[in-house]
Amino acid sequence: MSKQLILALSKGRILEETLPLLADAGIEPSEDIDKSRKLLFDTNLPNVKLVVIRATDVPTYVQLGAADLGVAGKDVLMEHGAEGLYEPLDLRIAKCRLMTAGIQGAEPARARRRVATKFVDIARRYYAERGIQAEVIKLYGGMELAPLMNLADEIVDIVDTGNTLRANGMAPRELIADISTRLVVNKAAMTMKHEQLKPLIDRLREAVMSRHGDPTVSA
Ligand SMILES: Nc1ncnc2c1ncn2[C@@H]1O[C@H](COP(=O)(O)OP(=O)(O)OP(=O)(O)O)[C@@H](O)[C@H]1O
Ligand SMILES: O=P(O)(O)OC[C@H]1O[C@H](OP(=O)(O)OP(=O)(O)O)[C@H](O)[C@@H]1O
Repeated sequence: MSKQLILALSKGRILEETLPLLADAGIEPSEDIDKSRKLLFDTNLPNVKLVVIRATDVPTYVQLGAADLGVAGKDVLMEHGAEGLYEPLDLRIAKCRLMTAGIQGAEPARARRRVATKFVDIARRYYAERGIQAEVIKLYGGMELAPLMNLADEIVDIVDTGNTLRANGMAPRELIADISTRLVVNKAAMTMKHEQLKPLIDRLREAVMSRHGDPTVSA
């Protein structure tokens, strides 16, 4: 019997963009994920099941082998760490930037900076590498409010259009990383289930290439 594969999908924004990409790759959930309260779904492929979980939980599921592969934002992967994970494919969806930002027109604090973010490890590394003293304050959302309320001098957050920053009188400062959504694979599964995983990864790679072209081939 063919070995089962579990693919962990990030709920929310990423899921909206992942489902059409999976469809392009010939992978369809057997019921409407948006209309269901279920978290585990069969697909049209008899050996592939989907789990739909919080974006921040995807690396944990894949790292510990509860899922064989997963779809997660590079921001989440950078924060979680890459131990036990291969990252074979950039799915080129949910593109955005991870940036520092502060109140429009204000200079970054010279002495110790108070930084609000949900990406605490990324922020600590970022400021430490630059020799900037930073007190990192963990928040779970609405980071743009923190400088306005005097909770922080600066934030580290996702920026796409910049509308959220502008709407709150803030401006981007430094780019930390360009972000997109990645396919990650459990390292042990890559060996133990290679025969099942390879065709699935190839299908997804072809779907990404047919949308964007192959950057290694085109000029
Ligand atoms: N404005 C944006 N534009 C494009 N991609 C984004 C944007 N905001 C977030 N992302 C990407 O989508 C991922 C998931 O974002 P989403 O807003 O759905 O979840 P979240 O609110 O961060 O997660 P949770 O609800 O689990 O806390 C992020 O990790 C990032 O990779
Ligand atoms: O530059 P923009 O296009 O305005 O996008 C950036 C916003 O998008 C994300 O928030 P999201 O909408 O996911 O809400 P959240 O704060 O609940 O994560 C992010 O945290 C920013 O607040």
